[in-house]
Amino acid sequence: MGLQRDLFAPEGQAAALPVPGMLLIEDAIGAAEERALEVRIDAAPLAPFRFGQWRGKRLTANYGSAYDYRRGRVTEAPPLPEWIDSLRARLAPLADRDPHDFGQALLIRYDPGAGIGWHRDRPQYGEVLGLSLSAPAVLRLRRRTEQGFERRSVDLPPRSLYLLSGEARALWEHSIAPMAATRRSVTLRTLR
Ligand SMILES: O=C(O)CCC(=O)C(=O)O
Ligand SMILES: [Fe+2]
Repeated sequence: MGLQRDLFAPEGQAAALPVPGMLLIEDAIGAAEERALEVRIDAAPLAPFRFGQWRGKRLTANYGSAYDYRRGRVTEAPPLPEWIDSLRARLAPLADRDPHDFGQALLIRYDPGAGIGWHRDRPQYGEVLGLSLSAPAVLRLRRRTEQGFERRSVDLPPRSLYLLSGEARALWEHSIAPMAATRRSVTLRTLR
């Protein structure tokens, strides 16, 4: 992870990471706000992520728009609550983005043993802005090459914000290994 360390910007500033199009902003929010967000997330109508008959261990709630895996299309979801709207208004400018472009919000709680497998986000969504809370995690990235997979790992400390745009969004898959401690995340996405 030495490469990543060297590329870190001063606190609160965006650092470009080894995967083009990925930014990491450490300490995007403070510890008190993190605790308040944890309470909000735990109070949200979280339900196990479902893919047909398969139930994931992670708990999720969608706002603004959701993806219906059975029908294979974007569906309606409740509007963004006020607290997510104001969070979005604070986070997007840190990544030099317009808050109103991020029409979708996804809350996730990963209890111990839960993670997320290799994937690229649905093509109906554009850029991805993720706030990582509660426990350190490692975002793994990979992309297929002629010789096999090219791989990267990025540390996501609690309270860090990451952006997946460009190549990091379009060409690379990402995953998070099953967590040892509970992690929460807020993912904001633009709608294509
Ligand atoms: O929890 C995260 O930060 C990532 C979630 C994710 O990759 C997804 O829901 O597509
Ligand atoms: Fe994703």
